[in-house]
Amino acid sequence: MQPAYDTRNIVANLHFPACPMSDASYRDAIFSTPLDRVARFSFDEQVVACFPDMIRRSVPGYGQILGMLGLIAQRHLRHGAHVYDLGCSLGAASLALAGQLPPDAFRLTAVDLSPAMVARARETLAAECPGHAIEVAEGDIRTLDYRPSGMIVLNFTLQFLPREDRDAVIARLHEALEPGGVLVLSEKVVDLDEQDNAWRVERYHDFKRANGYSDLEISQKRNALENVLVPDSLDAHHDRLARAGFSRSLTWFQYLNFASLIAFKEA
Ligand SMILES: Nc1ncnc2c1ncn2[C@@H]1O[C@H](C[S@+](CC[C@H]([NH3+])C(=O)[O-])CC(=O)[O-])[C@@H](O)[C@H]1O
Ligand SMILES: O=C(O)C(=O)Cc1ccccc1
Repeated sequence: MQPAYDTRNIVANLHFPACPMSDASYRDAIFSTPLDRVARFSFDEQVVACFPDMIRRSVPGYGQILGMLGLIAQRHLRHGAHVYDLGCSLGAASLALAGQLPPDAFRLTAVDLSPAMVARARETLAAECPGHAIEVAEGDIRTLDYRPSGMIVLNFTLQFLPREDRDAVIARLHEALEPGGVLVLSEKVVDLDEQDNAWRVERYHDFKRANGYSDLEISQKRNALENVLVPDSLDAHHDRLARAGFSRSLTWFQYLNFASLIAFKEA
C-alpha cells in the first residue's frame, strides 16, 4: 500500500523525465541540517550532484513543461533551424527536445554559467542523444553573441538575473529569433495581489512537504534564495516581452507560483 504522500504520487505524472537521472545523482538534502549561516544559493558541485531530485521536488509542473517543448517545436520550429537552451543546467530541456524530434530537425546550443552544470550536461547529452547536433557552452546569457534561431528556451533562468539586466536579455533574444520564431519563458512568478500570492506560496510549501522536504529545508532554502531568485509577476513578463518587440505572448501553463509563457516573433 503506497503512503498517501509518497514522493512518487506527486511527481508520478511527469510527462517526461524531469531531468537526466544519471547514476551519480543523489537525493537533495542540502538544507536538511541546521546551518549556522545560510550562504547565498549557487549552482555549484553540491547542487549539481542532486539537481535532478532537487528540481523535480521543487518546481511544480516541471516535467509537464519539458514535455510540451517538443510539441511546441513541432508546431513552430522551422525544420533544421537553430535552438537555444539558455540556463540549461543538466540539459533537461535539450534532452526533451531531442527525445521528441529527429536529429535533422534542429541544431541546438545549450548554455550555462555554471562550470559544474556544463560539465555534467556535456556528459549527459553526449550519452543520451549522440545523434543530435547539440553543443554545450559555458557562458553568460547577458553577453552571449547570439546566432539566428527558430526557438529559444529560457526555462527558470531569467529569475536568477538581476532585474535590471532582464530587459536587455529579452530584447536580444527577440533580435536573435527568426521571423516566426518563438521564445518559451518559464519562471517562478509572484502575484500582484498579496492575498493571492500568500495562498500560492503556502500551497507551494505544502507541495514541497508532500515531496519530502522538511520545514527546516523549506525555510533554509528560502533564505538561501533571498535576493538570488527574484520572481517577477506575469504582467511584468508580458510587458517586458512586448517592449522587446514580441508581437504576442501568452501564459500557456501555471502551477501555483510557477508558470510558462510563449512569445511569438512576427513572421
Ligand atoms: N547569467 C547566466 N547565464 C547563463 N546561465 C545562468 C545565468 N544565471 C544563472 N544561470 C543558470 O541558470 C540555471 C537555472 S536552473 C535552470 C533549469 C533548466 N533550464 C532546466 O530546464 O532544467 C533553474 C532552477 O534551478 O530553478 C542554473 O543552471 C544557472 O547556472
Ligand atoms: O523557489 C524555490 O523555493 C525553489 O526551490 C526553486 C528552485 C529549484 C531548484 C534550484 C533553485 C531553486
